[in-house]
Amino acid sequence: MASSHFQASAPSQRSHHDDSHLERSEASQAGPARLQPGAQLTLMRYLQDLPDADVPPSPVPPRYHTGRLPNSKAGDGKPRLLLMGQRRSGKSSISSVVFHKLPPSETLYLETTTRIKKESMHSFMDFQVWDFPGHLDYFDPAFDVDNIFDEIGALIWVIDAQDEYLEAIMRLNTTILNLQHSYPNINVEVFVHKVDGLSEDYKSDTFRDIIQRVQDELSDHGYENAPVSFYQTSIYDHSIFEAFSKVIQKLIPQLPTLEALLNSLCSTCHIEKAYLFDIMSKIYIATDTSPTDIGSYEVCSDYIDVVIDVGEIYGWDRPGENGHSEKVETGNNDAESLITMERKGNNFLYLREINKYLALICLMGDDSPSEKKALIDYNVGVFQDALKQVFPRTEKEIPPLQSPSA
Ligand SMILES: Nc1nc2c(ncn2[C@@H]2O[C@H](COP(=O)(O)OP(=O)(O)OP(=O)(O)O)[C@@H](O)[C@H]2O)c(=O)[nH]1
Repeated sequence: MASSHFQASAPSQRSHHDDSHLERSEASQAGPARLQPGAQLTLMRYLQDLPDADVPPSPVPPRYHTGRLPNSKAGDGKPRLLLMGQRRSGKSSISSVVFHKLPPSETLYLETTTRIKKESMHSFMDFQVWDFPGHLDYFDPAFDVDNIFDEIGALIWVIDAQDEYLEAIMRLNTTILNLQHSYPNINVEVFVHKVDGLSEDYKSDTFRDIIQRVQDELSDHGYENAPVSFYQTSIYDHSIFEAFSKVIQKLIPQLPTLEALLNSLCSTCHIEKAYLFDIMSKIYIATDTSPTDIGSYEVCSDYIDVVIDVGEIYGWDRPGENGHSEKVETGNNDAESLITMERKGNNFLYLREINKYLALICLMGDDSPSEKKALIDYNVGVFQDALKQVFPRTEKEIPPLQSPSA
């Protein structure tokens, strides 16, 4: 498995779980009155403030999943993913490959980032990615620290595993310790990056060593339960997308609901594994709770590429009802559905476009979906309806199109 996830310790799971309940109940008290008609809400803000999605009990313990942005000020602004780390560790490459579909080999020609690069991403949820120059000292008094760390969704710290990493760890620890004072709930996601060039043994030794060093330093300072997760990543395989998926999932309040819906779909239709993908970024926003392996993610992710390619040739922009929003998703109304089945390796695949942004991909194992197509179609339709209740958007709440700002 190219990407793995590590949690600092069990007690922290508990405390964050409690937090999530607390935050959810705050959200439900807020009620729909917060959503003014016609207000320009982004889907993400809608997700954060949504009061009425049911949260069924889940057998899977939450992994630092707070369901709200750690520093959210009631959703005024898009969540930020901050990409930080040493020079040449691969921050701009990650952002370009995941969000701009740059072929990995072309990252060789990327220039060093000299100033903070801010980009807005518009997809099933809206968020910003801030790419920081490697040399920047964020805690220099000249910087407005609050402006940087307010409302962040996650701090992604990139460490080049092929390079000397002690200084990177030192800076990471300093950053975490500095943040613990003012922003103790920030999710820190450590990408042990460029693992493609390492042998299996060296890769796992390096990974373990980095985790150990960070943990030791934090516990020396009395922070046993800091919300820090670790992933092994590379832009040359699917691991970077998988890691981003897990980072993003922590920011989706309805994750337990989505997982429960996918679980029920899987058991009804004998589906081996189901993923709900954000089509453009190839990030999966939810999957059922059966064990995930990178292989099944890879197959589904490759299939998304096929859909994007075909969509570019034969796709069409769904017209908005107001006539001027060619590219605006018209709520969760019935989307153009694309149903395809294919035998790839030993698995049958079933794909259905749920709306403009999301696609459901199921690995059917050896069961051919064509034999029970009607059953699957029906149940996926039920799933699609349920999703409308989870994300009940209306036309009025759709934000206007904005061009990415640099
Ligand atoms: N082998 C390998 N090389 C990578 C990977 N990701 C990035 N690189 C290479 O690392 C080099 C530096 O990448 P950048 O994205 O420019 O690094 P950066 O962190 O943005 O650097 P600064 O802008 O100076 O802060 C480039 O030559 C990339 O091709 C990876 O996963 N594997």
